[in-house]
Amino acid sequence: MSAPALELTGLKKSFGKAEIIRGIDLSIGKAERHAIIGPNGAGKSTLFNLITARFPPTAGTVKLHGEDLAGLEPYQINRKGLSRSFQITNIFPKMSVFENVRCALLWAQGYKYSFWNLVSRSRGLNEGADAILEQINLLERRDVAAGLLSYAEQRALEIGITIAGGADVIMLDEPTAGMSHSETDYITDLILKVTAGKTLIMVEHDMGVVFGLADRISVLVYGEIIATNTPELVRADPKVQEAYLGAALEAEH
Ligand SMILES: Nc1ncnc2c1ncn2[C@@H]1O[C@H](COP(=O)(O)OP(=O)(O)OP(=O)(O)O)[C@@H](O)[C@H]1O
Repeated sequence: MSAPALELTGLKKSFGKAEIIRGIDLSIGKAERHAIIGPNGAGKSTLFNLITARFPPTAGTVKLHGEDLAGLEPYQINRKGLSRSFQITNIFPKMSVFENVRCALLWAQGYKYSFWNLVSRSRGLNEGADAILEQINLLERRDVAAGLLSYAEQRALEIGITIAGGADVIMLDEPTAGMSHSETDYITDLILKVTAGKTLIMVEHDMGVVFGLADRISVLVYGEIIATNTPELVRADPKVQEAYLGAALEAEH
């Protein structure tokens, strides 16, 4: 049997005396869509930062396709096929939409920015950028400065940048934060489309999005996973209801 896409074992993180991630074991299969939910301050962003090596763990291991990532830099992990977005939109606002995606492609291929002029003529790269713009429905906006896009379009561009390198494990941190209902539906459909056949790991507060997208959900409370299961079973779990979901679902109505 092949290794899971991502496997966390005994993962812990302390900041000073505060233990924020308190021993996480989690296995996420290839092409699974997995949502991580939980109250504010539960440690979801910290967990993302541990997986992508922005923070070193205090204990435990992170394996990508069976390979231990200990000691690797974030960019090295990125080149092994794990790519993440951030809560805050992370685009270059003065560059065009097209240049933002092309830049992400360049980065994924390991070029230096000083090679810019040389590679600007590279047809493959330009075609690759256009193909991504088409996937994220921004082809018609390709020459607009990214900072002039609407908020939802900027988040779509962020998703395009995240998938540009061809990673097969995609991590999205609150992709629908701050969106209206219609924008949320739009981005949810987009995520479904661009992550087809890939592994998706997503932190999200909108329960409509979580229950619409996820194959499985993990509930993180005070640095521990209290349940990992299908949406139906997580929803019905009294522990989850008590610790989080009751309040979260109520907040939506
Ligand atoms: N670099 C850091 N140094 C010290 N404490 C930190 C650091 N990063 C996070 N924390 C603490 O870790 C806890 C978990 O924060 P984290 O941002 O991971 O939670 P979260 O579940 O993502 O919350 P939210 O849903 O509000 O984004 C918080 O108490 C936070 O103050």
